[in-house]
Amino acid sequence: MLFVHAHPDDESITTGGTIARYASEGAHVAVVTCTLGEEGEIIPPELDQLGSWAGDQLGGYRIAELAEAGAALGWAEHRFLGGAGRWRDSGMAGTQANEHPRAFVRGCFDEQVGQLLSVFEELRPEVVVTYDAVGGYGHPDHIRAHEITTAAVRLAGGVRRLFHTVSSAEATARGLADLRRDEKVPFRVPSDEELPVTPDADITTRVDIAAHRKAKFAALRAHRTQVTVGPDCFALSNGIAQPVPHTEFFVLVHGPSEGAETDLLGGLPPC
Ligand SMILES: CC(=O)N[C@H]1[C@@H](O[C@@H]2[C@H](O)[C@H](O)[C@@H](O)[C@H](O)[C@H]2O)O[C@H](CO)[C@@H](O)[C@@H]1O
Ligand SMILES: [Zn+2]
Repeated sequence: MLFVHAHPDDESITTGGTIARYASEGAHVAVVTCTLGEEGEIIPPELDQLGSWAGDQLGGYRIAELAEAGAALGWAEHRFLGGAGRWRDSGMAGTQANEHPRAFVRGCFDEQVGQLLSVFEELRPEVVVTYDAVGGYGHPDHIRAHEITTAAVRLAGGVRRLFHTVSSAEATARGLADLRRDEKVPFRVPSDEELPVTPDADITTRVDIAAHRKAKFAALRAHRTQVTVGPDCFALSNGIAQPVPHTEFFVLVHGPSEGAETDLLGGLPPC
């Protein structure tokens, strides 16, 4: 199984429970991260000078955060697309960082697809997971990760299923309602409409990760420059509470659907 993500933290935020579950069940799980997250904001004030506005050392620091998260989730392999530092975090849409000469979104599309195909040839994934066409919430690096992964799966031929990681509208609304009742939540709890979600009618696959939430929270804590963990929730540097459902949600976009209702590998005959 191969998870293709844009920044160090995305793998834990969107698919951390699924990675931990399949790794614990003996699947060979690998993660590709396309950038080092150099343009991220920084939560702990004592680390502020690592930022791109100062020492520009955040990318290197996030490599260590990612390694810690990987140890918590138990993946077998990790690769940076094109090698660590090849593609730079492009920053949020419309920021100056989009123009950086190494910005991921400015990179040669065919070169990036070729680099991902090299990982496919090395690891030969049966199942690939990435973002949907809007990158979950519109980040340009997420959209580019979706685009190169879609192209690579089409060209590679050997991938049996491709899924998009999504957030369930119903699970998010239930989770936010629970957080509104918890006075210990140290973050602003958003309205249901503020978080990007997918209608549950569009979701094809629901992976139970209840037994792996502890590992997911450990991985979220590892990304300390980007994530603060609260009681049964977390927040990014924007201080907006996000629930952590006991399920992670996916939309199957390539491959046989039979058996995929609760298992990314379900119903796939042995190779
Ligand atoms: C989860 C994710 O994709 N994080 C990205 C994102 O970070 C957000 C960004 O800094 C935004 O301005 C903040 O309000 C928000 O709280 C952050 O999560 O974009 C960063 C820059 O491209 C990236 O490094 C980070 O991994
Ligand atoms: Zn991201």
